[in-house]
Amino acid sequence: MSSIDIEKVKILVVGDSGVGKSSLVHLICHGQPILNTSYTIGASLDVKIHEYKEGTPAQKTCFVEFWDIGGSVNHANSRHIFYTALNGIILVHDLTNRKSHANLGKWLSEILQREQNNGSERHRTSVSEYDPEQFAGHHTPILVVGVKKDQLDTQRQNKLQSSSIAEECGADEINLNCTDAKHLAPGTTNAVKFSRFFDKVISRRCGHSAKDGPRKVIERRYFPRDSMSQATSTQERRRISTSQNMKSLHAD
Ligand SMILES: Nc1nc2c(ncn2[C@@H]2O[C@H](COP(=O)(O)OP(=O)(O)OP(=O)(O)O)[C@@H](O)[C@H]2O)c(=O)[nH]1
Ligand SMILES: [Mg+2]
Repeated sequence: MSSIDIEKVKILVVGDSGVGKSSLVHLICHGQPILNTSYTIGASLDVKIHEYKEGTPAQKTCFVEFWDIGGSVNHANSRHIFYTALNGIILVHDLTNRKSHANLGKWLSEILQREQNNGSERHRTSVSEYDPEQFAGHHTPILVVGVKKDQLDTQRQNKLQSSSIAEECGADEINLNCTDAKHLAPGTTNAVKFSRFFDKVISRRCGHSAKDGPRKVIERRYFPRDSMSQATSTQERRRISTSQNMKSLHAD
């Protein structure tokens, strides 16, 4: 079977353990809330088919890969292996947990350090506080997502302030409830914001194609003969082999 020439982009989804990253990714990719969640071991991969610039002459079908990174501190020293060749970042925090928002700076810093060290393990240092200067000149599109909005009372929902890290990075921001499909139904403000973010990620990637190398095509792994596609359940499809490599770490 020949490969099909479809653009793909890689988006990292990061944030503290339990904030709701896997719930968010499932809602984005499948349009419905996930029924059972468990701690993500290593990373999970899910894919959404996205119509880039839908309704315009530039419209084209693209694959958006979501690399959902397990937030457990047990993986802090090894998860950097997933921070390569990324095109966008979604920072996820729990609106009922301020610390999870404060920690987004550390997550961003961890990713930027890895990128700036050009993937070198040798230069990797422990995660430091996010320094806005570190982000200067960085072009990776970022989206800040606050989840568990349903757990705030109406007064707190109405008083939600802009995320400070979103302001510092010039990132868009979305607050929603991942347990309710209505929050991401087609045509809603949230759905439009996500769609614009994906368009931005794809535009940015295409704009840098000369630097990134030849245009990527979707690999065989997305087609039926591939082992991932042969997986029967949604859970199996979501889990990638990298998870297996990190099971021992999680058990520690
Ligand atoms: N009420 C409510 N619960 C949510 C929401 N989003 C996630 N949850 C719940 O939060 C818990 C943790 O969600 P996960 O998606 O597994 O969290 P995670 O960020 O992937 O966690 P790790 O894999 O450990 O990094 C689950 O019980 C979800 O059902 C939301 O918007 N509202
Ligand atoms: Mg998870």
